Amino acid sequence: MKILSYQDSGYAPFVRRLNRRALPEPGTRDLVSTIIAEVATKGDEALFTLTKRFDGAILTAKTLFVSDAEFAAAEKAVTPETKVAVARSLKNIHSFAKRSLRKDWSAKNAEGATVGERFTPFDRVGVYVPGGKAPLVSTALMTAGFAQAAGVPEILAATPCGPDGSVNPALLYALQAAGVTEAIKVGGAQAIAAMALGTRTIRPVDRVFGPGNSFVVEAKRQLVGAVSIDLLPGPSEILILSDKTGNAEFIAADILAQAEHGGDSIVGFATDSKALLGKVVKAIEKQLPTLNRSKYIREVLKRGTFLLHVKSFAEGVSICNAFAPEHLSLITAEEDRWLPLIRTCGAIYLGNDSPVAVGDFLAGPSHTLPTGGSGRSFSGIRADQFQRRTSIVRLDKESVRKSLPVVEEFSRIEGLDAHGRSTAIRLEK
Ligand SMILES: NC(=O)c1ccc[n+]([C@@H]2O[C@H](COP(=O)([O-])OP(=O)(O)OC[C@H]3O[C@@H](n4cnc5c(N)ncnc54)[C@H](O)[C@@H]3O)[C@@H](O)[C@H]2O)c1
Ligand SMILES: [Zn+2]
Repeated sequence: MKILSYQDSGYAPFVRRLNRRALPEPGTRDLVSTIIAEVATKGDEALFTLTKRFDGAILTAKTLFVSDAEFAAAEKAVTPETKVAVARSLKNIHSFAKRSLRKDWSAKNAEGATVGERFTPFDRVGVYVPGGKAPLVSTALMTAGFAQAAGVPEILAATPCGPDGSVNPALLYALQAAGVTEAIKVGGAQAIAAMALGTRTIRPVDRVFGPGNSFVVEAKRQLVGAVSIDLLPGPSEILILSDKTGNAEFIAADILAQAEHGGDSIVGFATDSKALLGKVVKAIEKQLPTLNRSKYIREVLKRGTFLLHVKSFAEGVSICNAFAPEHLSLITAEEDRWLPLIRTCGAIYLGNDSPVAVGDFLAGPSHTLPTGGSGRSFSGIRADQFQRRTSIVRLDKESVRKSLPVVEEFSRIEGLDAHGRSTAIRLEK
């Protein structure tokens, strides 16, 4: 863990580096563009070769898609408790999603023309569900569950298989529960390319959703144009910003829970209370040995964790806005004062009693959130991202007459006289 106080000499340069821009590593960028080119030219064959190389599994045309029999077996294999957990999470996701779905509307403009918007679900979307380090059952719900709420008729899922070619049954069950209509057992950049470009056996989708490791995120970035995407949700992050009212045991537990994601996860803690910082360090040391994934956790604590003693809470807020964390946990006695000043986070968890884990699994908003600083320009998955928007315009003689002078003026400025004519002709006898 990197522990720094505002009085230390390394503090200022460290804090400056927290003001990030989400840009790919050149090595990742080049590897991903090679992978995309392979899938574009060799299709299914490329998927088989890359899956063998990166996941150690042998796939064939027969085993590329999850079969009906595999889905049925998964449904039998999962426990009633798993089914209840999936159902309870989906219930919250659907009611949250319904509130952000866009509804058709129409109104009159200043000239009396009818203008409006129409929203229809995408015909076919792709959702990526990571599976490298853990079977992210909740991510199946936090992506496909929103597509389901929006009424998307075709949902193609992609998730990596294990070396034996199998996918975790609870994950398969969740995919089904969230309305997935087809699933391929492919992970990484190659899965994104397959969904975006299509192959002989895989029909391409209109938009690609879902989180993943740096290869997955970079593939989404490179394939914009062939498809649209939701956001760039990469390795998970948290920043905990607390004044002296923070509970050290709870904060330590959230730090460890975040570190448990492993890999390139980032954990930050900033406080203006030196006493709290000390207590949190002690609590981490006390809690860590009791956890199962301590190997992953130690890695993240060593490489991706920083604990800051900031000069003031205001400085903590400005660090937070610059860092744009995926998750912010905000603990302060003056919430009304500070909350409105925080603008760039994917999701904000308020107070001592709001564990991020509840948001990960069932609170309702999607846990698929922007990372790596991309929260400045992207927000998390929402149901309305699964809707295509079309605008509608209808005029009558009266609104044509009122619009004509403005059309004629623009036609003159832009040198497009046929435009003016096409409008004036409506008023001729
Ligand atoms: N931001 C969010 O909302 C959010 C939500 C859930 C998960 N996540 C993140 O998703 C990530 C999941 O990562 P993961 O690795 O466990 O699963 P993953 O499914 O994203 O990646 C595994 C795949 O990557 C490919 N791969 C592995 N090593 C490679 C290499 N050296 N070169 C090219 N391709 C390679 C393999 O094909 C493999 O199937 C985690 O970082 C997690 O934090 C983020
Ligand atoms: Zn988490």
